[in-house]
Amino acid sequence: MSSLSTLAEEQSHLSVIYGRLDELRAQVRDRLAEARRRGGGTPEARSQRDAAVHAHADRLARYDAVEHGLCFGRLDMRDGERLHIGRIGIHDTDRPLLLDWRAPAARPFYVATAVTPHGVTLRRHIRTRGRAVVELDDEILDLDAAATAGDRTLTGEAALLSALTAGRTGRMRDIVETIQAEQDRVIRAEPGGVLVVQGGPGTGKTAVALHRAAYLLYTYREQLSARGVLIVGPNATFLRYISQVLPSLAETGVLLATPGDLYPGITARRSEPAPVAEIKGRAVMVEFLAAAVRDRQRVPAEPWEIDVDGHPLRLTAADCEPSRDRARASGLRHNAARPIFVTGVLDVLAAQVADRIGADPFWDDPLGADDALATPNLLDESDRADIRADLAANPVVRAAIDELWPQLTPAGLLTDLYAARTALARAARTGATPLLTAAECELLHRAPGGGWSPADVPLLDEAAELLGEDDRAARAAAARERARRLAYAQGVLDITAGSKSYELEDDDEAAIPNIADVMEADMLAERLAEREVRSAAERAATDREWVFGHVIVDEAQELSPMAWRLLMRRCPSRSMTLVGDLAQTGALGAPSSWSQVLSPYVAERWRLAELTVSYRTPAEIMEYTRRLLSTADPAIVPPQPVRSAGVEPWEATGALSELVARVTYEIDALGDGRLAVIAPAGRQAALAAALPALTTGPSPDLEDRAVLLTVAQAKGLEFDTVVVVDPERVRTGSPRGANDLYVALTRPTRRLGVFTLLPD
Ligand SMILES: Nc1ncnc2c1ncn2[C@@H]1O[C@H](COP(=O)(O)OP(=O)(O)OP(=O)(O)O)[C@@H](O)[C@H]1O
Repeated sequence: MSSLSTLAEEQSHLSVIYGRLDELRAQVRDRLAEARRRGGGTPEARSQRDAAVHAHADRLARYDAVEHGLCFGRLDMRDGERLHIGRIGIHDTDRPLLLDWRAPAARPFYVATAVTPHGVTLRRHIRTRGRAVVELDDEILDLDAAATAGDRTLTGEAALLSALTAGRTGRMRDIVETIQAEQDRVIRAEPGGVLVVQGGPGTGKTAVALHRAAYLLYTYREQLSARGVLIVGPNATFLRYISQVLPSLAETGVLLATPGDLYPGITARRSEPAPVAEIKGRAVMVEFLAAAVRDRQRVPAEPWEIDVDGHPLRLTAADCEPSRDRARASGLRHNAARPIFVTGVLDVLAAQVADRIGADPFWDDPLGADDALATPNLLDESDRADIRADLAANPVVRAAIDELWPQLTPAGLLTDLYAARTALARAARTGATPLLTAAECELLHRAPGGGWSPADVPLLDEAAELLGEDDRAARAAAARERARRLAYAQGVLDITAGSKSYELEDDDEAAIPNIADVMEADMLAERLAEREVRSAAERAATDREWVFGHVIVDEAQELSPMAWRLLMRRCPSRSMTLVGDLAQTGALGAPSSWSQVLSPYVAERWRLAELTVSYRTPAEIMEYTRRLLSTADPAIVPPQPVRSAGVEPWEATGALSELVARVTYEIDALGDGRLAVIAPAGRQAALAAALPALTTGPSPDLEDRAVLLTVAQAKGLEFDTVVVVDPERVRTGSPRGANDLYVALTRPTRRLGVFTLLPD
């Protein structure tokens, strides 16, 4: 219980902080209004104004986002200093009022213990409601405390337990007030290289991944804001579930995407059977697609006769092969190499035309008049060029060339390939051993149309790499834009050089070098580009070749080898954080080790961090899960629970009507919380019909009180109460069914029911 005077003291400091926040907000609001009023004028002025409006609006949104829980902690240091910790840093004119939780000085708040106090004598958790302090929770970190308490593993235990036992809302919350030491180490790890975070269900992997994004953006803002941070999650429902966390930490410049979103212009929502997705995800698809592209670089199997303006021209394999070899040997991608092939074929055809129309029948002086030209053909080089140009424009010739070496788009290539059994079979038979069996090719076969599946996306991306996009228009536009920026930057430098030092009055400013002294025009142009109105995340979402500053992958165990190739292309620096749990994957063909995933890209140069404590699942449910799965898969070792809920899981077997009654009871007992029924795909329709209170569908709204999900949909989510239907069917339903059951059983934060349906 906090004394009234202590509460009052904290309240008065908190009021000062909020007062300052209000001032800052008012200042930004004024600047925003002023920027909006500014006239457009030249394109430069307009773009400057838009950038200013964007920057001010963004800052205002950040201030609004931190209104709740602005300040949540205090550290008293041995040297007498007192630091308040909060969501952002706030300064008064002469002193810091609030320290950003990501600042190095705030770190002891998360890692100090009685044995290793990091100079801290008191750590205080401050609970607020609105702008009022409602409770304080103090930990004294001195040697006496160390002697009596030992080195406790949990920091801020009361605040932590209160966060963990609060009802769920269908949206993930940030954990900034109660980050634990093992989590803090991951959040603040260096950004370079690949960091793998392995941990069982509920160990906070997702929370840590999101807080790490916020930490990296804060600490390395210069490097990261221009290139952006990408966070990849398994599906749209999951992204919605986590979507509030970064905004609540005042970070907005992050692109959240599923693997199916990573090919701009395509929304991959087509569903397809797991075995089909598994084939598409195999590494062998790289060769398969390369073979499919080569298969589109043809020569006539039989000599072709092409009718050009009533005259026949012949095209044989021998005519075309040298051009094809030359085009392939150029090392250019399919579309870029096409002109080499086209030129070669046109030369062959032009020679035939020239032979016909330019041949001089008397060139060798058959009549002995000694007046022959002594050249067999009357046409010169320019005549031949005209013939080539005519042929190039001739629709019949163009159609023939298109047949042999077509200009291809990734979508066109894949559509044609899936649609033609013969093309699938030819691509599969490349090399000594077939890449796919006939049955696997049959699984890939499908008619054109119907949209793309998430597993198609890495294949489209691979195809784009093989084909080379025709990006001439985009490159020309980019060059024009750069020239514009350069001219503008030069103008800025001329003006600043002209005004050099005249306006500088106070000494501090005089010490700042003039912009023209430190920056060339092209550097400044780059800077201006970075401050484009659209954020890096927004621009990245529309650019397939965008390279991110850092990539974070959640549920990383689910990604296929082809998806990894795509992601690695988006992050050549390999500055990545991958979080996941190999024991939770239900994907066919999933990796058995992180080494297997990463060795093609970074060999053994990656770091592993492990999270060992489960914050979500109470001890009773963890113990039940351990018992149920110990024989099914002894490799599954659930993490250590941090608390018990005092409620044992229930088990029942019965008819559908009994299940309905039990689920209805659980919904009634929920209070403010959320419930999920997790059932095998084959049971979904019957359960949806029998339980209309459950929200169903491919992407159900998790803010609804009760939802019906498959295991795949439930991955990464959590609910106060979970009822798992037909556990045995889940376990035996797929080769990795034990993993699926593990996922399902570890979703609840309070109550678990396990129900086996009897046949009707
Ligand atoms: N330090 C913490 N303070 C408060 N809550 C925490 C903390 N760490 C984790 N949690 C909570 O525990 C729950 C599980 O976290 P999270 O979803 O990140 O786990 P996970 O390891 O990603 O789980 P899964 O593997 O099942 O997807 C969340 O509600 C999260 O907010």
